[in-house]
Amino acid sequence: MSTLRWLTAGESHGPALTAVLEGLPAGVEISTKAVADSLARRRLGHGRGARMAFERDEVTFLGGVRHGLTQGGPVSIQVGNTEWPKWQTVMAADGVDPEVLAGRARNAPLSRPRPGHADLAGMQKYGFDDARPVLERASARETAARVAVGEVARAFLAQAYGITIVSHVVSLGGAAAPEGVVPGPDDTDRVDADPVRCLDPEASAAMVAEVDRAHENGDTLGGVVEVLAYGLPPGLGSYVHGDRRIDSRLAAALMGIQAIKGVEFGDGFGLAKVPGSLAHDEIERDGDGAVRRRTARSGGVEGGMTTGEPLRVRAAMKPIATVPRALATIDVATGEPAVAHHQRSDVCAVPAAAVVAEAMTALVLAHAALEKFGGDSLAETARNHRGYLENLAVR
Ligand SMILES: Cc1cc2nc3c(=O)[nH]c(=O)nc-3n(C[C@H](O)[C@H](O)[C@H](O)COP(=O)(O)O)c2cc1C
Ligand SMILES: C=C(O[C@@H]1CC(C(=O)O)=C[C@@H](OP(=O)(O)O)[C@H]1O)C(=O)O
Repeated sequence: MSTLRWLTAGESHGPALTAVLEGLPAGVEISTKAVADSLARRRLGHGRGARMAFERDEVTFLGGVRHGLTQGGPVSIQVGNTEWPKWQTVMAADGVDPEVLAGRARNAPLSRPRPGHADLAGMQKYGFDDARPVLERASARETAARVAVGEVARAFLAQAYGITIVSHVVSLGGAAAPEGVVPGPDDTDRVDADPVRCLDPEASAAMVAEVDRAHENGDTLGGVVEVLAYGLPPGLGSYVHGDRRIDSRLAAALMGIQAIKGVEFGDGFGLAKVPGSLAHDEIERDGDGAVRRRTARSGGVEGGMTTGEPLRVRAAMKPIATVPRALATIDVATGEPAVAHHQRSDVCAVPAAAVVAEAMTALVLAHAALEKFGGDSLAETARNHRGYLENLAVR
């Protein structure tokens, strides 16, 4: 069984993030520009903080790609942090003279952990009396590395199997897009052109107003994003074990994004409220004899497998934890009540989280597709996929 695996390393204010993606066939077309463009999409969105305005996400392939094609070996990507020069003493890998460090305001211990961030539990777990080392790795800066390798997985899915992944924002704070407004496979540019990545102009304006209001009030917001994948074959994932189900794998990947608190497939929680006669997607043959569904309630997953219909999965993001109107905490240096530390921060990162959710979906689907179709070259896995679909058509 083929395995696709990936890891990231790096801190928010370190020299760079790196990611390694291993198990991809040879022959996938990918470029520095394609990865840089996907990272630029992640920086978008009304409500992002000051850093996103100047962060450049400098992309360098360190391995696995030659003359625009993957070679079959691990793909290694570096995403540089623009701010490194300001942090190179405080975040140095090697020891620094304590006197030099003492003179750096950036090195002052962060002893007032933010409720809702990793600060307190991270300090307790790893034995720090400073939140700095926790927040450096807990920060969603790390999602830049995931989007980088996610872009390689996305290119693979498109080139090998014609699978397209899109996302959009369905709600932000109290503002929601109308039900049924769903981007098609070619709508990414249209979604990206909107300041909150919402396709409905009225809902978008309401979302922008919510972000502005939260900003004025010294507050932050969350929301719900939706990812769709088009062109999937039936049978990715499996019913045979819980951990092989495509829905459990996608849910874990999406819940693994910082601040995601809920995942829902298709009509999800809504299905719990309706009778079975209104909950499932009846099966029929279309005019060409192809098997299809009358509705899309399942989100394209049944029995832990893709059905061949579009995948539709939502993820709920809690509001940003660095609330300018600082929340109550304790100062761990004194044990006394205090207000949480606050630095520049996003007011809302829901549009960016949608782009990260696309990347995680691409990685999981690429893994599941390679399990199903195998192959060490793009041509080989594409051939296996074609053979499977041809056989299905006969049946
Ligand atoms: C794209 C993105 C950007 C984020 N930006 C911030 C931010 O600027 N400030 C902040 O406090 N949290 C931000 N977060 C959320 C924190 O990373 C998150 O609250 C923290 O990891 C704790 O969430 P958890 O309890 O789900 O792990 C962001 C999350 C994402 C996905
Ligand atoms: C840097 C990114 O997001 C960061 C995520 C983040 C957090 O706590 O998660 C905190 C902020 O970082 P900083 O404290 O450096 O401003 C965000 O800017 C990014 O997405 O590239």
